[in-house]
Amino acid sequence: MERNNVLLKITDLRQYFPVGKKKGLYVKANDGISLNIYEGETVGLVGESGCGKSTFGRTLLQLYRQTDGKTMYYGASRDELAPEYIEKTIRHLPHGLHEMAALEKKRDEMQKVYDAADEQKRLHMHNDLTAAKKAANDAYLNIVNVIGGFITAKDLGPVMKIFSERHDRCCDLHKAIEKRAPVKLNYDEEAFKLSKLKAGERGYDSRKGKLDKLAEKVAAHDKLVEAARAEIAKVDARIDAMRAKYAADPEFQKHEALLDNGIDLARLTYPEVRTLRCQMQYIFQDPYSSLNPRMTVANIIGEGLLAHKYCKKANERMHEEILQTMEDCGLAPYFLHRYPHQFSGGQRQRIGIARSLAVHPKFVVCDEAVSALDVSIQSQIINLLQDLKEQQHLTYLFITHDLSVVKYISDRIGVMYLGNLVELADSQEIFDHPMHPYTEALLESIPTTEEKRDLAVLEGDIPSPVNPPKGCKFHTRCKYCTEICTHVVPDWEEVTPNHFVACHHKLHTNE
Ligand SMILES: Nc1ncnc2c1ncn2[C@@H]1O[C@H](COP(=O)(O)OP(=O)(O)OP(=O)(O)O)[C@@H](O)[C@H]1O
Repeated sequence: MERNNVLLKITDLRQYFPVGKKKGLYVKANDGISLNIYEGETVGLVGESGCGKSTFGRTLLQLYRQTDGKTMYYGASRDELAPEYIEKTIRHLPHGLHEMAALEKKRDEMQKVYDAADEQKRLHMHNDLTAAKKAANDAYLNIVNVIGGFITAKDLGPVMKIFSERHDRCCDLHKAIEKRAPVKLNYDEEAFKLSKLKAGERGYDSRKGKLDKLAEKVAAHDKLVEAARAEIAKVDARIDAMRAKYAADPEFQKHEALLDNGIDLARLTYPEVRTLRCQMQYIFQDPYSSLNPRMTVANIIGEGLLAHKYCKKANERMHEEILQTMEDCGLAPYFLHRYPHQFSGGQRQRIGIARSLAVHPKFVVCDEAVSALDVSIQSQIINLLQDLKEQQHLTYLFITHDLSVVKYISDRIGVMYLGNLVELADSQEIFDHPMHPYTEALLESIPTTEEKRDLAVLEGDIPSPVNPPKGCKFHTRCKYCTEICTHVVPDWEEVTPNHFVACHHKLHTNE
């Protein structure tokens, strides 16, 4: 498939959970995952239970705040959101640069000691040096993502002034969009009521008059939104003029290339995350426990519509919206007032899907969405998800421990082991040429007969994510393990185009 627009760019994502009260002891549920997710694709994520798949999905959606790494989201406009971290970065620019310089100094000094040290000491220093490099790089990226090449400016005053001005104009745009929303909602509600009347019918003319007035109000707000956009464009033209002065400077260009208009999800405030929440939804594994038993199907689906202000109140319009979503998800209209316990597993999962999709998301994490269901129902739900994806242009992260489930739905498959991605490639490629021994073992464990085989080919238990094995984390269970695997972490390499793997003994590389 063509991969044009990145929707999520995840770099070195880490999610550590503290263990008890002991200091420095963590479950490293995600231990440095990098992955780009493209608009319109389905990425399957597989691995045994406990390897950190759900944590990854939840962290992307900011249900957990990530311990470290970067998650850039490109599905919404940063200018329209006007996040607070932009303002903070600009306002504290001198301080930020000072801090960055201190971190770079520390890194360079450490590097010098490292270069002069013997093998033993280097081994000891390795982790600290990596951490120091990372801290300096993070501080740099946080600034350069926002102001690009202007990080090289001798005089920070004009840079801070113009970028602050730009941010203020973005805040104006954000407010204009927020003010327009309830007016447009009123208009939609009124338009719905009018659509139920025929021309000439009693009340038609007065409703029509009311709708026309609301249309004028919406148009006025549209103008304000456009005016706010135009103000940003004016500041951009001035920034471009400033930029032109540096056009020939290769140093400026180097930093400018890292300017990034994506939204840095981990730096958002909670209300900002909430604003984006409707765009990123989660379908839970267990349709039995993820639905509130005291709510009817109508309440379950309607809840999101009200929370994200798609509807003003539980009225006829909302009722129709819910019915439409139910129809899209293969639920009969007479289910509307029933409770979750009155449904089968497959139907409950359809309700879960309807709840998530009612708010028109862009990105959906399907976490073991079919694992609890019978095989025949599984394929129905997978087909439904596939159809909905095509109709609504969705992007999925499809999490499962069962490779055979993701084969048909995924464009690409990522294989996870103990908090890391160990292999990533196009779906067919993973099945035809698995390069990681763990992927090979997962493939061999797919049942070929009616009788389900367990992961018998994988010897031993999964090691503890609190104290994972050194070197390649898989080496304790790998039949190809040699000396190097026990102490050197394998690099994440692109072995053939779009086929990434981290292993010292890659399989099928000569075919
Ligand atoms: N909130 C949490 N607090 C502490 N530890 C957690 C938390 N969530 C997950 N973990 C731990 O992180 C590791 C990864 O768990 P996660 O649920 O992400 O794995 P998974 O691959 O999705 O497995 P499963 O398919 O069983 O859900 C596990 O060791 C788990 O015990």
